[in-house]
Amino acid sequence: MSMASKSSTRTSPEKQRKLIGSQTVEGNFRRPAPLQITKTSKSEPVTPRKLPKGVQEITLKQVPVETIAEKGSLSSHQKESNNSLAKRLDSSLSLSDPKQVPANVRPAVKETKGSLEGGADQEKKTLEHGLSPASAKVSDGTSSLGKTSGSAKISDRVDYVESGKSSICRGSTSSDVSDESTCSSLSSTINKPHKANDIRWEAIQAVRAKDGVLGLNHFRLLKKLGCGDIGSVHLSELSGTKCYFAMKVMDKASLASRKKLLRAQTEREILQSLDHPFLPTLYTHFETEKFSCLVMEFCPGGDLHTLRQRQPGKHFSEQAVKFYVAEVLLALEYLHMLGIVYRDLKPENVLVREDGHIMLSDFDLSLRCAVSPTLVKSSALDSEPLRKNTVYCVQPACIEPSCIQPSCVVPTTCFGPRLFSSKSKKERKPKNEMGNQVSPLPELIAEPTNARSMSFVGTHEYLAPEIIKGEGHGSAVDWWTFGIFLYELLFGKTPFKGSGNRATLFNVVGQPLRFPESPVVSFSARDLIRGLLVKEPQHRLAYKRGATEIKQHPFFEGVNWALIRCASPPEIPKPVEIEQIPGPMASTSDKAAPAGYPDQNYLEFDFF
Ligand SMILES: Nc1ncnc2c1ncn2[C@@H]1O[C@H](COP(=O)(O)OP(=O)(O)OP(=O)(O)O)[C@@H](O)[C@H]1O
Repeated sequence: MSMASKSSTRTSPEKQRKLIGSQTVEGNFRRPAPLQITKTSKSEPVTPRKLPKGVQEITLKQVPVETIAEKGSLSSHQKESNNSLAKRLDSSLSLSDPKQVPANVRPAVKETKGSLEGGADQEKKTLEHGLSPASAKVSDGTSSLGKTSGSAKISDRVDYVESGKSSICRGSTSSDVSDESTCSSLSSTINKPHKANDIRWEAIQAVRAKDGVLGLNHFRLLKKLGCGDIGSVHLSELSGTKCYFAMKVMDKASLASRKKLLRAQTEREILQSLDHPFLPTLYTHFETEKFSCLVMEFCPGGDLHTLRQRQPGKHFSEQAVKFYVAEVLLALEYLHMLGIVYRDLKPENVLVREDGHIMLSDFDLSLRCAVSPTLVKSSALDSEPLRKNTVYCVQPACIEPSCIQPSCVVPTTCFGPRLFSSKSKKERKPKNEMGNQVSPLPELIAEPTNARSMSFVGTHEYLAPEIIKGEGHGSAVDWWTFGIFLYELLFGKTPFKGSGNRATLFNVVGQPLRFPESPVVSFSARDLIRGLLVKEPQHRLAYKRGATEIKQHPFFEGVNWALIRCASPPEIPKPVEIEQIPGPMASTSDKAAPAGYPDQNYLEFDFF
């Protein structure tokens, strides 16, 4: 099988511009005790809670919420706000030692999530059980990640998060060694119609049928693709099948000791719930005594940050940008429909698949909340109410408005009014009369507008002003980061970057948006960026109607949203023979040590 090589990993200095927390320092540095920042707010009372040992709590005075206009200087009132902001930033930045941060690193802030995380409903739910997520994380210190029944409180949280979708995978495991492949395989065609025909499911299922359970010993780890904060990712082959995966391996003891279990669990649960062409497929998850392993789709094309560095002038053409951001937009739209606020959009987290289409990765900073997608308009071409014989379903697996997979081409299982319209061919308007392809699509509002979090999370250059100001934030942060992302792909740099993290944060809050003179970028692109980079979230594009608003912007004119997955990507990764990759780096076994390796412990599943 031929695949393209990943040109660089996050470990290269150029790429490593992420993952230093101002509260929780990420990367190859000592980790100070996590700092939780809360503030008092009339609209969102903070329930007093007992903080875990080593966690400081800082209560800040309400920072006045001021709209800082894109143009114009700061008023004296705003200057006063800035003083409060300075104090807040100083306290949140004080834990990251700038001397320890290598140049070119664009780190993400990953504050330990407090009890306000997950929206008001989730907070209520957790408080009803007398356990905040933060304390759950601590109490879960020794439990296996695979256990969903180990703690009733944690199970409740899981049930809440996953309500509305099939709970076929919610089975409990009492052993420390669990294999969810049964679950994943059996439910794959039910829950993941987009990937139902993928031979990798069958390969996994065949191994499971033969050996009972699937484990680390069934895989050959060929190459380390990179390391994240909670695990390392390896290109792996399901032995003898020529089926390749990206396997994220997390050391459970390390997760527990570093209080990252909840974060790992969040990521796994989100991955399990996804079924979208631009989001990762989790084929299976299993645990060994030491490790928790996620078996995902492998993206051989590297990430957009690396790809951008290779472009002339280190920026993409506007046409290429339109393609990439359109696919990211669909992924974000789908996530919001599932009640997931992504919060960490940046080129590093957008991977390129073998076919050149994108895959948004890395969900451990995501916020989950309640959402109820509403169909506001069935079709612009068809203002009649929904037809009797057309049933629209909003199952997570089918929720994407542009779903066109064969498994979905039945009126009762998918959201596809254009495909199932009862109008005859003659009655339909020809394509060229449709103009922008957005208009005939149904309009679905899927903004989780109730989402609320006080966490200080994200990547400095990408942090939304409301996160920095500690006002509490919701799904609009994804539209801010979408604006920064668009800007960076077009201009080769982010708009508010300062000489250091502190300066960057001040710029985000107080500096007006400016565009460089070169490269020359269209008016519509700049107009879209202006709409997205409005400091006040309430006035930001997409605040109310989410992705639907953005899709209708002239920048996307001509984009065929329904068929973008079939469009030609700007670049297709160069294929390389997988056998040429030196390795395997290690064969894996739960029990027997492979030749040349003493035992499973040999595998260096480092985290920094
Ligand atoms: N499916 C995949 N295919 C190819 N490479 C991947 C895949 N998933 C992750 N990687 C690479 O592995 C590296 C580590 O990924 P991972 O998601 O664990 O960490 P991260 O993105 O740094 O985030 P975090 O620290 O939040 O976990 C990244 O450089 C990423 O590019």
